[in-house]
Amino acid sequence: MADQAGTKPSAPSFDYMLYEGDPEHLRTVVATPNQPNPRIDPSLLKLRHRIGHGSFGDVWLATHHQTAQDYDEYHEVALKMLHPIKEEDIPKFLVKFDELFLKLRKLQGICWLHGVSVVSGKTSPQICIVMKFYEGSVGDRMSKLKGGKLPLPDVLRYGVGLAKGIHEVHLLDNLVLNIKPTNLLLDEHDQVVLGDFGIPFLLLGIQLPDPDMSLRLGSPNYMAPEQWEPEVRGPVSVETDSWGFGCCMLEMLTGVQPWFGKSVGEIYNSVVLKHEKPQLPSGLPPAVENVLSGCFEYDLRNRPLIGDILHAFESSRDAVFNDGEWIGLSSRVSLDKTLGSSHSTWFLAKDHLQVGDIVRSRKTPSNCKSMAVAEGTVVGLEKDTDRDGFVLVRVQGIHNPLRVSVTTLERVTSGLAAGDWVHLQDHNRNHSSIGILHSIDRDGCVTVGFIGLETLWEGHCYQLQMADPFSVGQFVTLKGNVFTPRFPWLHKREGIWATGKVVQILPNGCLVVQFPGKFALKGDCKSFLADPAEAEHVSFDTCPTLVDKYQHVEDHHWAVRPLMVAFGVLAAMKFGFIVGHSVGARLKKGRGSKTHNRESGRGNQDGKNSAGKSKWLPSPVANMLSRDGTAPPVAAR
Ligand SMILES: Nc1ncnc2c1ncn2[C@@H]1O[C@H](COP(=O)(O)OP(=O)(O)OP(=O)(O)O)[C@@H](O)[C@H]1O
Repeated sequence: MADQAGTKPSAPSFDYMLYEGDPEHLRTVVATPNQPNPRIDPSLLKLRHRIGHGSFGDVWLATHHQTAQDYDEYHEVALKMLHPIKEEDIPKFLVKFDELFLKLRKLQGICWLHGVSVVSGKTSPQICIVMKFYEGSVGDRMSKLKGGKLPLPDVLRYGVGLAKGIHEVHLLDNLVLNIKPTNLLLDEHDQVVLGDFGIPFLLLGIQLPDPDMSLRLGSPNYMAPEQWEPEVRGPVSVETDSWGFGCCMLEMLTGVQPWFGKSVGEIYNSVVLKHEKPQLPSGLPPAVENVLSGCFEYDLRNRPLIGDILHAFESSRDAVFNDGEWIGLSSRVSLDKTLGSSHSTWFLAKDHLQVGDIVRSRKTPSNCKSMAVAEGTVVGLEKDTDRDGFVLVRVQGIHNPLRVSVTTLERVTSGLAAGDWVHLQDHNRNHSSIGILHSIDRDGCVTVGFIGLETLWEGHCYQLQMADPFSVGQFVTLKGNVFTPRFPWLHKREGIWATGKVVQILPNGCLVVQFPGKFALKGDCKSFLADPAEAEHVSFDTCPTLVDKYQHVEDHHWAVRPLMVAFGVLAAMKFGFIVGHSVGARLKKGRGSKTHNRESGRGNQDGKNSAGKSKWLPSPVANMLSRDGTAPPVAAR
């Protein structure tokens, strides 16, 4: 679309002025003859009209003027003008962009990038990403169709293209985080290219002007649970894009945007707090249905990787269709959570065992006490160690190797396995010191999720130690030496932290806690968060005194205390009644044998045994009464 003309462009006539500050960063990038310079002089850009307005900025149709030796070129470009960020943050963004620029230009599935520019906006300088102008997007195509949904073969074809594009971005250690039909641009061959190569990811760590935007990184309808508050509920990782992919496919299949008609707050409630998932349509090829339902797993570790998605879409794309409808057998596929544990098959498929690996039985609620394989070495692979494979494990003390399903084993490297709780000695104060190990390579390189970090921490296993694990159902409180906790927490009484029950553990180790010991109105079951580094486990064994043990009973249910009070009052009343009655009877006894006989005849009904002792009273008190015939002072009262 390059226009060639011999004339110089006229002065820009749009809302935005050229950035005259000529900041340091614009001068630091010098293009070498073979390497194109990512920076575009803003005077070479001319805005024509605005195409659209998105969460991260506006997209303009613009002209990019390039001067060659003997002629000038005018390229029609799309210019994404990001919302203003602080001037001092602009170089940070540009450095990240520069690192990616040349690599992104080599990718097939990403829109062609011309470069980046900084223009003077109305209030402050604004970053503009200059890219090739495409004629339309998948979103545009959908909006022109009746019902807004695409035929299944097209969805599968676009799905393959999108998965390839995301995969390419992931290979550059970048995340897209903003996958939606309007960002899937279509080239002249009707192939999908990603219009957003990961702008939210480049903005990570940069303070955004709108405080709401800093909490979430993406477009609300397409955002995974961890994307809303990555420092608290994160980390964002490659599987975060699997959720966005799932949302996008769902919209193409149904013509309806996920969570359509809901406000941002309502989407947050549904996705983050209530763990709701968008509904999948029926009649999909089984592999596609299986992979898409996996995309909506709450815990990102249980979601498929983009490679798994690509595999499912590619295999189904070539399947048999009749008028665009899948004609395979029943497509109901259950996303099996194996072993009754919280791990999906996608989780288990992320590690492949090899001969020589040290393994142990995977921890599940049912086998944490007696494990089949405490520790052993893989000595043989029975077949492909994919999901249903078996391996031969040599365990010390057992003569023959055991034949064990790979799904029940976890690989141990330097004493650590994915999912372990770990403690980082030298940690940045901004993040917790205790987190959850997400992966460990055979060479000891690890990734860990910590509260306070938006992405996975990367390091080496020698920096980590095993930490005491927390589990769902445990009771926890804050440590006594914590005065200003990371998250708000309830007090039991002045200076004493309340005890709550862990109802969920987030992938970064953040504990989601409820307080069954505190009365809450129906539907008002509020959850609190706790940093595992500030929390400690509470159980009857850890309660030192009898009073503490009783108080821990109260932590189990708010009704315990009123019941105990009611029971105490009733017991005291009964006690008073019996004692009073007994004293009265003894006084009457002295008045005559006739009366005495009548009274003693009713004795058993009043809770006394034949010896005249109260069944309700502890024997020393009853003995006291029977010996001297008077009630002790407390009973008399
Ligand atoms: N390179 C491009 N060529 C042609 N159209 C584009 C290009 N990039 C974006 N668009 C279109 O511009 C419109 C606005 O895009 P923009 O990305 O700002 O909005 P969005 O996708 O709704 O939100 P977000 O800012 O979250 O990406 C969309 O319809 C999109 O398809």
